[in-house]
Amino acid sequence: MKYLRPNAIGLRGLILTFVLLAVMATLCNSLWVAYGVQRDALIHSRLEANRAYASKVASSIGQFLSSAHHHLGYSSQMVARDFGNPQLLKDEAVRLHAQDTDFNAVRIIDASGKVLQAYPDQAHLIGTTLRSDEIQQALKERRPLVSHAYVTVTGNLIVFISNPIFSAAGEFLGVVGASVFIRDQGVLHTLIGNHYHHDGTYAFVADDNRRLLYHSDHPRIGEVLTSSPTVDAALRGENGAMDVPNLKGIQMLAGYAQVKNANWAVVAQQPRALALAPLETLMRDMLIKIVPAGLVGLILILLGTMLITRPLQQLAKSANRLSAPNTSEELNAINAWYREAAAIRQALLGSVQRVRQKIGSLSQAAQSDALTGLANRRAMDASLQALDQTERDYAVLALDIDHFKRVNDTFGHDVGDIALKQVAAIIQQCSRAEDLACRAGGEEFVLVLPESSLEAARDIAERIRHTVATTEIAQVGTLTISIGVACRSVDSQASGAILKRADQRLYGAKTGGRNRVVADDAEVQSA
Ligand SMILES: Nc1nc2c(ncn2[C@@H]2O[C@H](COP(=O)(O)OP(=O)(O)OP(=O)(O)O)[C@@H](O)[C@H]2O)c(=O)[nH]1
Repeated sequence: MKYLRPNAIGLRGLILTFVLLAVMATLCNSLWVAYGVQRDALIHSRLEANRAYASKVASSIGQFLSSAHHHLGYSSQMVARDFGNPQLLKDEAVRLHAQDTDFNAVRIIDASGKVLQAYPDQAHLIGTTLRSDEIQQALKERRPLVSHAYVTVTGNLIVFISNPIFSAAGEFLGVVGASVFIRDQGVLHTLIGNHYHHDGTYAFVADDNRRLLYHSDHPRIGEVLTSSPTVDAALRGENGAMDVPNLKGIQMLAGYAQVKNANWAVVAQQPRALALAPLETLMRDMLIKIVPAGLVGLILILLGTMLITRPLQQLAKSANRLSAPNTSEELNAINAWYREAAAIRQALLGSVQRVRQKIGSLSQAAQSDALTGLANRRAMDASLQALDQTERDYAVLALDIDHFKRVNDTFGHDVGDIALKQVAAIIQQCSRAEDLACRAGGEEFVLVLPESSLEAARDIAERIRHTVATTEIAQVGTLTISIGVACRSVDSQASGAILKRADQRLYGAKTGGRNRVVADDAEVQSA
């Protein structure tokens, strides 16, 4: 048999442990999934926002360049009318500069690269020939052009926006161009700075040489980027977004777009860590909101566990006391509210029943005489002891079959047994339900008569004696019986003494001739 280990974990603990583990696992998984979904949503929305931001800036710059070309185109037409007229050229340069405040300087150059007009006044430039690649390209291509950024002889970082001048006959005369200073607070600063975001998002513009035309970190303007996937993608004409590390290895959520009429790249980006910063607050808020529901859930789990385990604990307790007299009542009082507990209770009630039947049959066997079925000596002693504990009056009959030895000797032991059973049956028949008939040993019997006076006991004894004497015993014929009677109220309080007195009177009946009842000592002497 295996005994219950004292430190064995209880069902309540087990259920709680498993439920809590399951809840924790579900909670962690939910938080992890929520974190992933929120993070992806944030990244996606930030990428989309930066793509839109880059497109918007690219579009603004494109509009500015279109407008600039429009203004330059008009001036080209004006100067083409009288290209040899210096005053006309000067007036147009002044007007153009005044018209477009984003133009830092206006140049009118002939087809050989010679400066015919420069405004604001830079007299030393007039008459000089400009040989920079950018000017040569403008003269060569003879179409509206935006140069990449370059450093002029005067040390300014500029882009040169130009428009060709054609005579009415279609002869190429030169170009009208405007320099836009890059480092100063010029047009790009206005266009991009206006869109500045305060969430760490910033934009930069690079030309087709990857030279920075604008950067929120102004000292970097003019720097040539060694590599940039976003700039390269924009220069290829793509418009999109990507999650990439920048030159310093910081992961960026970047949108990019191309300025179509200049092949410039606009990139708007935000450090990924900054974009995901709200996630921490979001998750904390989520956790805080989960806590009250979690506590309610925990209380429900505790209550549920108690409700489930309580009947089982009570059933286990009762199962240890199946033989106790009130176990059935205890079991019936248990609230076995669910099927399994009810089934266990039913099984235990059945066990209680069987244990009782077993104990009942065992105790009956232990208290009966196997031959006659009457109570045995032990049961008789127990009854007399019980009577000793009370004030109840009772009488005792000591009965002994006369000359029984002869029966055995004459008819055999088996016939003697039959005779014993028949006499026992007569004693039983002549007594009341509340009387206790016992086989005291051999052919001796005792009949205990509660609430009986000596006289009533004598009458019963006489009736038994008479019945035995007049009953035909199988194979034997008739038998007689001698009976001694004693009574508590007359003789003694103690059962031992009463029994002894009944025995003495039985002995008196024997010596007095047998087949008689003796109920007092006077009869003994007279017998
Ligand atoms: N068949 C049978 N005989 C028993 C049993 N128990 C005792 N006896 C017999 O009962 C007889 C009792 O004999 P005795 O004690 O001498 O008494 P008696 O012959 O009845 O004579 P008195 O009592 O003096 O009248 C013995 O022969 C026992 O063997 C039993 O269970 N069955």
